[in-house]
Amino acid sequence: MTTVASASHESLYLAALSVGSRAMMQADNWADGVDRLLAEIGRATGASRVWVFQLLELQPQAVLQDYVFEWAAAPAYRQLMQRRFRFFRSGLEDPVYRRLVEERRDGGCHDLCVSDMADGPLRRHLESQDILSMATVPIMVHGEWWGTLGIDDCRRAISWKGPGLDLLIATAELIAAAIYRHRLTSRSRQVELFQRVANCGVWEVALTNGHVWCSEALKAQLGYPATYPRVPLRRMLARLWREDRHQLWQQVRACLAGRQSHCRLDVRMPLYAGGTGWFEIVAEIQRDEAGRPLSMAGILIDIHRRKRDEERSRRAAESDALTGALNRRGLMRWLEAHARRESVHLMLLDIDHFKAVNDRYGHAAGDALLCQLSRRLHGELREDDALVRLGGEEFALLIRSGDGERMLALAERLRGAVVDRPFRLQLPGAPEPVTVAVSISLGVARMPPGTTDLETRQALALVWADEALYAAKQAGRNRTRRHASVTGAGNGALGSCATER
Ligand SMILES: Nc1nc2c(ncn2[C@@H]2O[C@H](COP(=O)(O)OP(=O)(O)OP(=O)(O)O)[C@@H](O)[C@H]2O)c(=O)[nH]1
Repeated sequence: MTTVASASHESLYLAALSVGSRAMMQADNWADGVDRLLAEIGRATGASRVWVFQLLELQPQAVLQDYVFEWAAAPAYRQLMQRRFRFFRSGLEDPVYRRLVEERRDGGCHDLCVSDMADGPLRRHLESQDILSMATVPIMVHGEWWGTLGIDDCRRAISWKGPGLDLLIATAELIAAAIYRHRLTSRSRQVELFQRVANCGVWEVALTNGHVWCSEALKAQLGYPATYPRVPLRRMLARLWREDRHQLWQQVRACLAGRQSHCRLDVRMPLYAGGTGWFEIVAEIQRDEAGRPLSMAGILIDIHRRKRDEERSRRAAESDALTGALNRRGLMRWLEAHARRESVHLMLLDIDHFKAVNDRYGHAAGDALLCQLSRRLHGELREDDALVRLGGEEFALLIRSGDGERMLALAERLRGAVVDRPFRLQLPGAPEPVTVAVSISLGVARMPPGTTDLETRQALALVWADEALYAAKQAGRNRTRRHASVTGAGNGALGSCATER
C-alpha cells in the first residue's frame, strides 16, 4: 500500500480546500455549496468517489443513515441514486463495524485498505463495491455526530494518512460549519415567520448588565424606522400607563421571587410616532444552574385589533340598538366612572305626545324621529356627558357638573333645540320628507352625594328626576322642571322630594 503524503500533495490539497470553500460560500444554498466542495476534493485527490452519509438514528443493534451527497470521478462510480443507499440500515452484529461506528460517534477517523482487512462482513461489503481503499471522517455539528464524510478509491490501494486525512478533516469541518449556519438561518427565518404570523416581536433584557436586545419585528411594531439602532425598551417601559406599569412590576417581582412562572399582561405602550398602542407582554425569567436570574425574555404581541373588537362589543352591549345612545347597562358604567367622586346631574327627557307621531306617520317614522332626536341631543352635549335611552321615547342625560343653574340653562337649550327645529322624516314611498314638529319635557335632579351605594343614589336620582318630569308634563309639557336636589332649590337630602311647579 502506498501513502499519498507528499509536499506536492499537501499544497494541491490546500489549494483545493481554498477553492472549494470559496465555491461553497458563493453557492445559492448550502447543499449546492457542499456539492462544489466535494468536487474540488475529489478532483484534487484523484479518488473515485467522495460522499456524505447523514446519520438518521443510532439504535442498539443498527445504524440508520441516508446517502445525501456524492461526487464521482466517472458515471460507473455513482451510487447516490441506488435504492440500497436510500435510508439504509447497517446492522451492528459485526464487531469490526460496531467498533468503527462507536469510534465515529466519538469523532474518530478511519483509513482502511481493503486488502489489509481481516475477512468479515465489512471487508466483503467494501469489496462488493469494488473499493480498494477508503477513509472516513465524522462530521460533528455542535459536538454531535451529524454524519460521515468518506472517500473511496476503486483503483488504488492507498493510505490516506497525513495530508489526505487532514484534508478530509478540514472538509468535514467546513461542511459542519455550513450545516450549522444553515440551521441558524433557518431558525432565524422561523422566528421571523413566527413574529409575522403572530404579529409580535421578541426581546430580551440581561439582568446582570441591563443590556436590552429587541428583534427587528419588534422595532417595526412600535413604529421605529429600520435605521434606528435599537428600541429604548427600558425608557418605553418607564412611559407605560401608570396602572399598567404598576401591574407589570408586580408580576416581574413575583417572577423574580419565583412565585410566578411567567408574566402575561395587556399594556398600553408609547409608539415612536406618538400615541399609544395596545400590546400583550409575555415574559419569562432565564436562570443559571444555581437558579439565579440571568435575563428576562419574551414577546410583545400587537393586540390592538383584539382590544378594538372588545371595545366594539362592550359598546354594543352598552348601547341602544336603535339610536346608539347608551342603555341602562351603559348608564351604570358611566356612573361607575364618574359619579363616585364628582357631582352629577340627571335629566329625564320625554317627547310630548309621541304616540300621535306614531299614529299619524307610522312606527318607522317614529323610529326615525327618535334617531334624529338622539343625534341632535348628542350634538348639544360635551364629550364626557352621557345620553341614555331608558326605553320608548324617554331619555336620560347624565351631566358632570355641580352647578344647578347651568343645568337648568342646558335643559332649556335642549328643549329649544327640539321645539325650534322641526324634524324632517322620510316616509316609505313618499316623494318628499315630511316635517314633524315635536316638543320635549324635562325633569332635572342632582344625584345625592356619595354616602350611599351607587345603585341607591342612581335609583333616587331617577325617582327625583321623574318627579320633576311629571311636574313638567302636568304643567302643560314643553317645559323644564327641577327637583329640590338641584342647587339653589333645596338641600338635596335623601328622600326629599320638593319639585318646583
Ligand atoms: N316608533 C317608536 N315608538 C315607540 C318606541 N317605544 C315606544 N314607542 C311609542 O311611544 C309612545 C309613548 O306614548 P305615551 O307613553 O302615551 O306618551 P306620549 O304619547 O309621548 O305622551 P306624553 O309622554 O304624555 O306626552 C307609544 O305610542 C309607544 O308605542 C320605539 O322604539 N319606536
